[in-house]
Amino acid sequence: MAVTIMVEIKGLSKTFRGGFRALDNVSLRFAQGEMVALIGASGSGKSTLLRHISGLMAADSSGGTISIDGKSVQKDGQVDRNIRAVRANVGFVFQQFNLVGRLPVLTNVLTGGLSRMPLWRSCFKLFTAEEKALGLEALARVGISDHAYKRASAISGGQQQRAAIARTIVQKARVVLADEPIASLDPESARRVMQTLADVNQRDKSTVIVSLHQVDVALRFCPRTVALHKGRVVYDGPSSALTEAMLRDLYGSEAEDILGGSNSLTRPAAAVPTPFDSIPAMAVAA
Ligand SMILES: Nc1ncnc2c1ncn2[C@@H]1O[C@H](COP(=O)(O)OP(=O)(O)OP(=O)(O)O)[C@@H](O)[C@H]1O
Repeated sequence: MAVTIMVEIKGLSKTFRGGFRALDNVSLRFAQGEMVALIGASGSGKSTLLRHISGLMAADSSGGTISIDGKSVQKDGQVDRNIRAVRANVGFVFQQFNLVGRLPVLTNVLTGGLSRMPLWRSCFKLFTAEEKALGLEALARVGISDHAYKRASAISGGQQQRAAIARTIVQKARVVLADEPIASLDPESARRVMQTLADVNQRDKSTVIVSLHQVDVALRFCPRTVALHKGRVVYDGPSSALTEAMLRDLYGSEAEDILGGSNSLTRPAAAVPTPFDSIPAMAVAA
C-alpha cells in the first residue's frame, strides 16, 4: 500500500539571534497515520521543531523546507503566504492547555472549526446546531461531555487537555502537533490524555507528533521515536529499538531524573553503548 507523506522537513536549520543553533540540518518525514514521539534533553530543540512545523517560526534562509500534505509551510526562511489554509489541517495541543478559560468548554472546542467557517460567523462565534452536535460528540469521545457548559478554567488540567484534543477532532486535523501535552499532569491524567491522542491517531488516521519528557510514555504509546540532541536528529526509528544506553547518552546529566534508577521502560542495554554524537540518524523508509 502506498504511504502518504503528511509532513516533510528537508534540511531545516534555525539559528537564534546571538548565533545559537537550535536546529541543525533536520530532515524528517512523517506518514499519514503515524504516531511519533519527539524526545531529547531539555533545550534539544523539540519545541522549536514543532513551532517550525506549524509555521509559527521561520527557519534560517539556508534552503530548508517544510510541507504538510504536499503544501508548503515554509521555504528558505519564509513562512508561506497561504499558511492559514495549511494550518486548517493542523491541530495543536500545548503544555498549558491553550483554552480560553472564561469561555465554556464547548465553545473552546468549536473554535477548532473556525478556519472552515465564514468569517462573519467565526467573529461572533455563532455555531449551528449541527456544529454544536459535532462538538458534543467530540467531547463525548474524549470522555468529558458532562463538562461541556462549564467554563474551561473550571475543569482540571487533564480535562482541559482532552478538550484541546476534542478541538482537533472538530477541526478534522490531519496532523496533530502536541508539545509536552502531559508535562503538568498527574500520571493517571497523563495516561488518559495519551490514550485520547492514540485514539485520534488510530480512529481518524491523523498523524500525531508528540514531544515528551517521559520516555516510558513515548515507548508505550508511540511506535516511532525521533530523538534530538543539540538540534540534530540522532535517532529515528522504532521506539522498541531504543536501549537504556542510548537513552542515557541522549539525556546526559538529566538521565537519572528522566529514566530513574531501575526504570520499567529500560530494556537490556546495547552490548556496546554508543555515544549519540556518533550515531547517524536512521533513514525513514519512503
Ligand atoms: N526565541 C528564542 N531565542 C533564543 N533562543 C531560543 C529561543 N527559543 C528557544 N531557544 C533556545 O533553543 C534551544 C531549544 O529550545 P527548545 O525550547 O526547542 O528545547 P526543548 O527541547 O523543547 O526543551 P524543553 O524540553 O526544556 O522544553 C534552547 O537552548 C533554547 O534556549
